[in-house]
Amino acid sequence: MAIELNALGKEYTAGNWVLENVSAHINSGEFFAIVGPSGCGKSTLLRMIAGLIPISAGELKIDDQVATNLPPKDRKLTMVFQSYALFPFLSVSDNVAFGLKARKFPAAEIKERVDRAIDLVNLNEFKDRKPRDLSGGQRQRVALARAIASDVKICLMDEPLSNLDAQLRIKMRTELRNLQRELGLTVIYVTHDQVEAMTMADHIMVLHNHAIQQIGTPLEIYNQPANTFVASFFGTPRMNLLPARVVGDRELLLADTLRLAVPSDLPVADYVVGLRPNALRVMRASADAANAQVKTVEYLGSDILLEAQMADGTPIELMTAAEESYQVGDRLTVALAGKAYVFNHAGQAQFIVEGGVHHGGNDVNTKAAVHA
Ligand SMILES: Nc1ncnc2c1ncn2[C@@H]1O[C@H](COP(=O)(O)OP(=O)(O)OP(=O)(O)O)[C@@H](O)[C@H]1O
Repeated sequence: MAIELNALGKEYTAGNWVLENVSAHINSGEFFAIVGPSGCGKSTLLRMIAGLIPISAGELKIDDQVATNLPPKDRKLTMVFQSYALFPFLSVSDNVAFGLKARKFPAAEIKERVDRAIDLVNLNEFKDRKPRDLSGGQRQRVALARAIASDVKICLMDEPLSNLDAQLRIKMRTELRNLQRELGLTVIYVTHDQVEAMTMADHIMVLHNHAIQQIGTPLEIYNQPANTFVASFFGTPRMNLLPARVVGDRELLLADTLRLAVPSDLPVADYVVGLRPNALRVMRASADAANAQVKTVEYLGSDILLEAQMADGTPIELMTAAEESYQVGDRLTVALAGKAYVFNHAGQAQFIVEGGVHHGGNDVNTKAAVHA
């Protein structure tokens, strides 16, 4: 049950393309997350795949069959919404059975499927309750059971956990993922939450500015972001993006303060260098040796998050072990101590510098030069 998106596009009103040229291959049995900020078109894409809104351009294939104009009921998929969409006057069992009854499955088969689905989501003791007598997490599980009970292998989910409190959301992530694996479901999962996508998905599609920014595994997205948008969207705390310019033969000067060795063939231009807070070392410094100053201090338990300002005024976030106390106004020396992601001035990944070795970021520009 693979799904193929070939240059899909959507215009709600003539000439206003909400999505353009969206192509992807979603493997059978995989958990595929669509992630991006509010309004980037995540739900639009999911609804086009479901057949709830027409596709304006491109072609959709489900299980090798062209499905671009197929009515929703013929697309062999189910959908779980953020709002659960349960019938308030029906019991849990009847909610789960509803679709099967509508499709005139034999009574014995309905019972078997409903019992199994309810068992899988651990709702046995709540079978006869009405949705209003359930917690948010339990309602979400009813919606899930309904998708499981149907015989289709593709499940589309639109922010299904966003109404749950933080603790339950984390628990449900694992439960959902386990169920998906156990049942061999192909899941397309929409979320604006980068952590949810990172922890659950086999592959992630990042949407922004009407288009795909990157598709990759969570590790690829985190370790080889294709551009500054993806780089700063994933990771907590966020990656710092510092303005940089070429100085001398083989050096970039970051925020007019830090020096980074680079390949000698780097064209003279403006760049942006991305540094995750854990790729920077922080030391307390005397006023004349300092290159940054603390603006805010946030204790995170074992770590301290410092918001600081580089000597040229560029803001920067730093992490340090909570062994030393810091105060607003403290002077610091900040030094490079990890991966540096070099982007061109348009924000496209150029290469990564790590321990003096440069390597390509995402095929964009592979400079496998070893710095002498
Ligand atoms: N029926 C519609 N007619 C016109 N424009 C629409 C319609 N539905 C959505 N849009 C616009 O399309 C864009 C994408 O909306 P969509 O709901 O797909 O975004 P989203 O990424 O799911 O956002 P969110 O995370 O806030 O739910 C938005 O700019 C929205 O205003």
